[in-house]
Amino acid sequence: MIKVDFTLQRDIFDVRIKENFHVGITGIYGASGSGKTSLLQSIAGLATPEKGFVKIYDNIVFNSELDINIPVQKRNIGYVFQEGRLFPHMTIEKNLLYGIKRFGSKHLGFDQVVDLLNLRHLLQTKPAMVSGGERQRTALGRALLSAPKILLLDEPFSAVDVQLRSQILPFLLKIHRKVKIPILVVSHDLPDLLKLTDRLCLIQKGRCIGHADYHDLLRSDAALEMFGKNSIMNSITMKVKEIDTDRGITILSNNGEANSVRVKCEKSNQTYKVGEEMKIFISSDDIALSREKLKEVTIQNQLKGVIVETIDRGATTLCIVDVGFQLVVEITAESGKKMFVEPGNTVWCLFKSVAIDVAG
Ligand SMILES: Nc1ncnc2c1ncn2[C@@H]1O[C@H](COP(=O)(O)OP(=O)(O)OP(=O)(O)O)[C@@H](O)[C@H]1O
Repeated sequence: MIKVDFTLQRDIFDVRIKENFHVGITGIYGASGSGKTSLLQSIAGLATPEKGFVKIYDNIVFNSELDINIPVQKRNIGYVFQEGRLFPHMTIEKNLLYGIKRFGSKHLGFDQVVDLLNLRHLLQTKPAMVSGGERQRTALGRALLSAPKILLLDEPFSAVDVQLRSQILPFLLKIHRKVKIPILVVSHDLPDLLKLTDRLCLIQKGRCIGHADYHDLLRSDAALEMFGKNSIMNSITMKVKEIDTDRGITILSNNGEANSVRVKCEKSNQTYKVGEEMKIFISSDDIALSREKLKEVTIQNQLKGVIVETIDRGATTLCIVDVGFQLVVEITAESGKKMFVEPGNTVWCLFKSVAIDVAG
C-alpha cells in the first residue's frame, strides 16, 4: 500500500493530498495542470513536498519532520514517463536488461516480460526504429523488470494513437493480473482509465475530490461535474458465455440467463474465450428506457430492472437501474417526467449490441 499525506507548493496552488492507494490499479484522473503528475513525482521522489510524508508499504520514503527523503533510485519504483524515455543508443533488449541490472527481477522473468509485452521480435532493434506503442511497452517492461514495489504510469496512452492505445490497454490489464502491486495510472481520458479500472482518484486544483469506485463517484456532484456532460460511461465486468462467430455475436452473462447481454463485437471473438471475464462499456445515453418489453424490434438487449436512484442534472436525468448489475441511463428530464421515472419503478433498459465497446 502507498500512504501519502503531504503538501507540495506549486506555481498557482499547493498540491495537498492525503490518500491511501492499495494493490491493484487506481486511475488518477483530472484536468491538465490539476496536480496528477505532482502526486506521482512526490511518491517517486522526483518532487520534494514542503510538508508531510510518503510511505510505501512499511518504508517511510519521505518525512519532512524526520528529515527523511530517500532518493528516487532507492525507492524501488517503476515509473513510466509519458514519452517512454528509452536509452536511444541501446537495443530494446539492452533497455529491458537495464531494469534487471538495477534491482533484479522478482515478479517476472525476462522471458515472461518479453512475451507478455510481445517484444521478442524487436529485441535487437533500436528505439528509433520501433513504434510509439512498442516504445511504451519497452518502457513498461523495463520498469517491471526492476522488480518495483509500486508502478507509476504517467499518461501511458498520450504518446500513442487510438489504435496503439487499444494495444497497450490489454497489456496493462495482463500485468495487473500477474503482478500484485499498487499501480497508479495518470490520465485525463476517462474512457481509457475505465477500461483499466473502476477505482478512481479525482484530482482538482491540487486536491483529491473523490477516491472511490466509479459507480459510487457518480453520486457526487463534484465528481459528476468533473466527468463532464458526455462521459458518463457504464463499465461492467461480465463473463463470456457463448461466441457465435457466424453471426459475430458474443453472449455475455452476469446474473444468469435472464440478464444475458448480447454483444456484437468482432474483436471480442478473437480476443476472448468462453468462460473468460470481459469488461464492457456502454455510454449512458446509448440506453433507452421502456415501461414494457418491446416486441419485433431490432434492439438485441432488453434488460428488465428496477430504478434505484435518479440524479437530476438539469436538462437531463441520470437513472441508476438495477438489472442484476447497476446500469446508469441518461434521459432528458422531459422524458423522465413523461415516463414517471421514479425510484422503485420497473423499466426495461434497451440498447443495441453495437453500442457496446470492450476493453482490448
Ligand atoms: N516544478 C514545478 N514547480 C512549480 N510548479 C509546477 C512544477 N511543475 C508543475 N507545476 C505546476 O503545478 C501545477 C500542477 O502540475 P502537474 O504537472 O502536477 O499537473 P497535471 O495534472 O499532471 O497536468 P498534465 O495533465 O497537463 O500533465 C500546474 O499549475 C503546473 O504549472
